[in-house]
Amino acid sequence: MRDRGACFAARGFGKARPSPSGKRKRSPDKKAPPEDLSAIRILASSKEKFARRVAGVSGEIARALACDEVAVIDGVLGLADCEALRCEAERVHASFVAEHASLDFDQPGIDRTNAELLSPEDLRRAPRTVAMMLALTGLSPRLAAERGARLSSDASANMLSCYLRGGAFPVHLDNHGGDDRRLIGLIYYMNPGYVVESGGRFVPWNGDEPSPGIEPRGDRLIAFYCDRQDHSVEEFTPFGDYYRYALTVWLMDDATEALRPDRRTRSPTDAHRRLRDSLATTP
Ligand SMILES: O=C(O)CCC(=O)C(=O)O
Ligand SMILES: [Fe+2]
Repeated sequence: MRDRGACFAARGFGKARPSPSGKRKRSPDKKAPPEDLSAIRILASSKEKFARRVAGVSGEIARALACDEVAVIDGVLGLADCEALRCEAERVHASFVAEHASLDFDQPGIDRTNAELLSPEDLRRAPRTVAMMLALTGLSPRLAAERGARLSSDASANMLSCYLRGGAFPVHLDNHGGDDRRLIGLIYYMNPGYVVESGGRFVPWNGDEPSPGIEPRGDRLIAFYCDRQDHSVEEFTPFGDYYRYALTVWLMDDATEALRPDRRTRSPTDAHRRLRDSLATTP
């Protein structure tokens, strides 16, 4: 099994504490940049690099979307960057677990996924993830041409998800209708150690028929019209605690009205629960 400790050990975050004497103590890492500055540096350099790589595959995405197919692109950033993104996702997940100590993460069930929308604070704990989110959002102008729509450059519709043992997502359409402006879903998978036995494939549906599933392999990007393409996630069975991580960015129609505040929820978890409850009450 992979050694996850390396990811956590590489974190290096934390505030300097004053010495008990009140005097400023010389510490060996005195020259280390403040954490915000180092996060900004990582963000800036990663953003440029990721934007170049993502732009390089935009034609391939556009061609698949033009045929109303799910685009599947491998080797988007390279293994090293995919691994670094995974480390960040594991850190975000670890703090999510710590903040939700009352949740029982070992109980199997339909809602065994948790997800976080990235917020400005995540710049500090996940600068590469923010960079990738911005790089994917940067596809808006290129993909808007294909869709015949104006897409927003608003980067607020994003999600970092983690599927644990038994995690799954029944068939659904991401766009809920009403004032939901999401048109294109982009999902970048951060699972370089993925094994096929784990399942957890993304399954596009054609009417009532499932199409072959797409494995959530590391450094794979998929794209689809999220207001038209029904899809599900089949049950995930991790190898050890090698969970399934994905970064989702939704490109939205460029409407001028503000987003509803209640859009910023931990949506898949809530959606699963609602769906499960409604299934349970259906005779
Ligand atoms: O992670 C995936 O492969 C898809 C998840 C999904 O369908 C969703 O969050 O809406
Ligand atoms: Fe979805």
